[in-house]
Amino acid sequence: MCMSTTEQPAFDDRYDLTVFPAAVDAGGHADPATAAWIQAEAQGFHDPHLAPELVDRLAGHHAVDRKRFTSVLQREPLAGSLGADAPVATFASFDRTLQVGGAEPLPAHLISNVTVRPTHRRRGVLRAMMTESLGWAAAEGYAVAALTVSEATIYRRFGFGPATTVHSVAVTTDARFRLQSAPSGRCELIDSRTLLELGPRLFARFHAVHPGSVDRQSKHWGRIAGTEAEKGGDDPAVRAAAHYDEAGTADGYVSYRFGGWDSKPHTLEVLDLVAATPDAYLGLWDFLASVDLAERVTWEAAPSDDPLRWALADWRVVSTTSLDDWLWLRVLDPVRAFEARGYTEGAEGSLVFSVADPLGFADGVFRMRVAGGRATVERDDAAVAELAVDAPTLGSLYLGGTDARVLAAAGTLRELVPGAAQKAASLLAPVSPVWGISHF
Ligand SMILES: CC(=O)SCCNC(=O)CCNC(=O)[C@H](O)C(C)(C)COP(=O)(O)OP(=O)(O)OC[C@H]1O[C@@H](n2cnc3c(N)ncnc32)[C@H](O)[C@@H]1OP(=O)(O)O
Repeated sequence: MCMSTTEQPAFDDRYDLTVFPAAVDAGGHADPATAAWIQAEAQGFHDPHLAPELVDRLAGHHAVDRKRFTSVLQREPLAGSLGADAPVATFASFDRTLQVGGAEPLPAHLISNVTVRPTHRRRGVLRAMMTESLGWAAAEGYAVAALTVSEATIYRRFGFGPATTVHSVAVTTDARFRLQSAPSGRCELIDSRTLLELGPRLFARFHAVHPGSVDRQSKHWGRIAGTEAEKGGDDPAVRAAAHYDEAGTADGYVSYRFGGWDSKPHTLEVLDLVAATPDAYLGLWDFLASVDLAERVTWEAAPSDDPLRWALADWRVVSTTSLDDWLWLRVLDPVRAFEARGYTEGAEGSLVFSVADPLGFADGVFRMRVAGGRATVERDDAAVAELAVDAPTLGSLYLGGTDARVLAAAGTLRELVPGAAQKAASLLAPVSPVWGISHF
């Protein structure tokens, strides 16, 4: 009979926690530790056993992304069970930039691929990997860590709060779909494979102007170009179109596939839609709506405050199927994080806020002075705070995508001086709407 998880020993010296770079050899083959990590991660997310060629391909992407892998290994596995070289847990982190509306995007410590084998869960394995990773990131000078989550109940305890949201939408594209005015430029079909080169270029333009955007992983481009499906091989169903501005320069693209003749109504599923300009965004929607033999378009990463609704003659053709948390942020260094972000030109004033952080990274009282689109921040534990938050709430507040007054109403932001939430909302207003479209 299996032991129940509560009878199992806690994370201790029965395990080794090892950290290593994802690596492939000169022939493009995953090194043994990387290959074992990839198979364990696949198991954690209920993927089938992966063929060696797919393991090598994934390893190549992880290596390009310079991922820092964590494996937790059992020192003495039971005879006949998976061996000592098969990780009981996986964890990855890597460096990407987060757009914060400041002079430069902010380097962020991204965390992904977290799995713990069911027979070793709830013994502190995730906690051990997470505290090691956050400690390493703080020591390396990262001001923020970020992740996207499988479940919304796990990461608050580690100081992460939801900071951006997206809408899953289903848009009716029959005769009711009509823009009030035509966007400039035009759309053309493109060979989806051109997105391997065009995609990163256009995404860089999107990334430059959207607070909340995170730079993408290497494997993303093959997926949306149809050259590398999730389970390996081509994805011949992928189609693509680009939007061109008046001068004939591509400034947006959409990658999509037909949902099949059994989809009712017949549906186009957007895999990725990246627009560098508002005209490109509306133009791509106009294109999607013009595709014959499909009466609906679905997309899982639409902005919560979607210009499409306002552009349409009939607002109701856009139906939100869910509002989803997307990017979760963890502030590791409030001084650097809040000095790095941008502030609206009109925002001016000071705010003293206190942060409670059981892990210690963001704990303290901070005085922020905002003027001319920038902030100076200092830690001053003797100062009298006007409002108090915990670390996850600070993560939710950081980009300005969550209104401080809403968090006050939720009880997670405590006003210590009346009006402090209103002041925070004004000072932290984002320079443009907060929206990211990268999942990792
Ligand atoms: C960023 C990403 O990669 S998101 C993907 C996350 N991975 C998955 O969902 C794959 C399936 N699940 C798993 O692999 C594991 O159950 C994990 C990774 C979620 C948890 O790993 P564990 O080693 O069991 O977590 P650990 O024992 O360290 O628990 C740490 C804390 O989180 C809590 N916790 C763990 N899992 C969950 C959960 N699913 N929901 C709520 N709380 C959880 C524990 O109760 C514990 O709380 P406490 O320390 O405050 O008392």
